[in-house]
Amino acid sequence: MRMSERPEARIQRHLPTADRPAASARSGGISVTCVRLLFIFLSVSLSRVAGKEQAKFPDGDNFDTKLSADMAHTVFVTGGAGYIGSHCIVSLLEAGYEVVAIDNFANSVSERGADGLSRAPALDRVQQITGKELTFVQCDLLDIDALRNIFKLKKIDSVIHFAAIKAVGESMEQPFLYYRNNMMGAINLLEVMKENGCYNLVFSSSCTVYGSPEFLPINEDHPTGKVTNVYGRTKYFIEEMLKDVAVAEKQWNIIMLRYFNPVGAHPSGSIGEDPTKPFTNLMPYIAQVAIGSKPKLTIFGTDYNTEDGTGVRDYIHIMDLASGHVAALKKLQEEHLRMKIYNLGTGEGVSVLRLLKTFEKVTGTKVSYETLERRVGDIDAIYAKCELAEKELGWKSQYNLEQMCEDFWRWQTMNPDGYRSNKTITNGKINGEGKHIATAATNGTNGVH
Ligand SMILES: CC(=O)N[C@H]1[C@@H](OP(=O)(O)OP(=O)(O)OC[C@H]2O[C@@H](n3ccc(=O)[nH]c3=O)[C@H](O)[C@@H]2O)O[C@H](CO)[C@H](O)[C@@H]1O
Repeated sequence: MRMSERPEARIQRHLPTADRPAASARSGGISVTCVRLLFIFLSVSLSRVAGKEQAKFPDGDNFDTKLSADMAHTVFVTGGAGYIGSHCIVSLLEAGYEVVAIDNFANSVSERGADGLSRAPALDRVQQITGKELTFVQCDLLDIDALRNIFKLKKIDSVIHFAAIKAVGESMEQPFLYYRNNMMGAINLLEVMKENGCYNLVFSSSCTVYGSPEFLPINEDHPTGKVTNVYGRTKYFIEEMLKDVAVAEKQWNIIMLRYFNPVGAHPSGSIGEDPTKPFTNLMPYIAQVAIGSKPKLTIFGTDYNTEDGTGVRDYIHIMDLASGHVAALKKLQEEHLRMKIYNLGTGEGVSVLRLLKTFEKVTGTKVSYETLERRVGDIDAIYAKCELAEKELGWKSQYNLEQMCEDFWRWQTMNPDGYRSNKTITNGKINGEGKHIATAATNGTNGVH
């Protein structure tokens, strides 16, 4: 869907395949959409009946943020059909949260359901993994009225904001598109949250805001702003805006998470990264070479000031990133922070060559490569200091580099065409060990609308 198209403000309830009522697009002359809206109204009324606990501002005022254990907590996830969003929703559902997700499919795969509505195959698979339901709405954050409608229909307790366009090269060619989409999207979201008295926000930021590191490992106090690309500047500007908002209005309760380099996939192999635009990130590129879709990898730069001359990054498993969001949400429920920032990484720097060799070893593949000069804008090395997240969120990364490669490869081999493949996948063999992974087939028409 194009960014400018008006989204269908129709709510799609995704159900796990096993529970899916067959061909029930209409019942008794009332469309399922209407039934669903009724359901949502009812659940809104019901959830408002339950009581809240009072949390306190640092200055002693009371403020309702903490929810009692028996009360469902609904999280609104923007960009929910994307790579990070979909994995995060798995962790949210598993942690017992209710999820309302939106996406405009600017950088995620959609498909047409049997009833003609667009749906997100990634989220169908999320429900298969978790056995839990979520609500999905195709919606663009630039359409503030559509956004308002969703908040009217469903009481939202917290928001995780992933939705953004993020191709670095494209952002340099079309800065206005990036500023309008990422900045305006965030502003609309904040406005609608405020109108509805929802002030809990987890914002998806990036280590890109640090620019070229002045020291390593990089902690949250490192200066920000010397960003070399437009995409990164949109993250930086939104961070600055959120800081200002949190200073001016004490109701806000915001955590910004600065991710390092997310890789890997859910261990089931049924969800993973499926970019709809040409990509340049290292791990997907290595996997494409390994599977034979690309002839060879180009290693950009072998003269960096690093252990083997190639660039060093902090790769973090996507499921660790997902659990970091759950930890952040729990923190917002327990405490009124106004605004806090945490790095999410492993703390370990890994060179391009080391990642390549580990990938080959784990997957039993050969990845051909050539070396070229440095890529413009790249830095020697960046890796995180994550002690703050460990101390204050109780979060620490769990997956190692081998697992990141193994899980990415499983997703890649089970889904050679990503979500666009309608095939039933039966073989998730890893490293020639005869280890078969549970199947995660989709038939392209999962769920009801
Ligand atoms: C400047 C830039 O683009 N930054 C984005 C990019 O960070 P990075 O540039 O850190 O991620 P990346 O995966 O593009 O590159 C990682 C490392 O691999 C090297 N490399 C990469 C691709 C390739 O074909 N050959 C090769 O040698 C690259 O020079 C770097 O040393 O991606 C991140 C998400 O993961 C964030 O979105 C960053 O904002």
